[in-house]
Amino acid sequence: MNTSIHSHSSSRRILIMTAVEAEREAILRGLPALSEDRFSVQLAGVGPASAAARTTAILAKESFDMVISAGIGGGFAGYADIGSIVLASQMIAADLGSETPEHGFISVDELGFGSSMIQADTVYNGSLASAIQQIGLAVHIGPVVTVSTTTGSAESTAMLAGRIPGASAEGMEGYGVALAAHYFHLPVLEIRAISNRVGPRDRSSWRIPDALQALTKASSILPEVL
Ligand SMILES: O=C(O)c1cccc(C(=O)CC[C@H]2O[C@@H](n3cnc4c(=O)[nH]cnc43)[C@H](O)[C@@H]2O)c1
Repeated sequence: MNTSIHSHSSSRRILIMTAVEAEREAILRGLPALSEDRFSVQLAGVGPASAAARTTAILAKESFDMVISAGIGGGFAGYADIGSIVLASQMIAADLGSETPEHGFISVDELGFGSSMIQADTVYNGSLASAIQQIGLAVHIGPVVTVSTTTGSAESTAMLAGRIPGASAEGMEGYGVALAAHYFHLPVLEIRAISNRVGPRDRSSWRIPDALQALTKASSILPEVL
């Protein structure tokens, strides 16, 4: 893919939201010094509600051209290995709906209460994926689910993967950040560096330093692509 379709001397201002400080620092380590005035990296807090509220508060005060939700995340088997990068094709609020005894989970879309899905910007996703691949990181574009409770059993993992074909990664902020961007009519992306496998919870198997390192590396190419 041709990354030169986007100017390398862009003046686009980009807001990057991370859940926690370690993720924020990983991104700041990767961003070249000269890009400081174009990129603002701020804390969203953990979970979609905090992410939506804090992103909205920032966008109401300051003008940006694009919003990115970024951080570590869980990877679905067969789609995203630990240390790789997932770019969201869609940010999906996977637990926004109703559980029913007859039909299991019913999304807000099926209930007629709006949409649980926000599209990421496809053009920038393509350019970013090419650039990330070129610096030696494995990268995959696919649906990223946002949950308020991390998935922690084989049963719920299988259920989620069944409900959302191609689900590639899981995080807790993407949909919240995306919803805020959507209300401000701004393009949005989600970048997840994979720290763990989505499945039965085993915190000792999380490879947070590897994921943060991948996040730093991926951040280094953001200014030239965006
Ligand atoms: O303990 C640390 O050093 C540390 C450093 C950086 C980040 C963390 C977090 O715990 C970040 C929480 C953040 O991570 C996302 N996440 C990661 N894996 C999953 C998952 O399997 N399912 C859902 N979310 C996941 C999530 O966005 C959290 O907000 C710790």
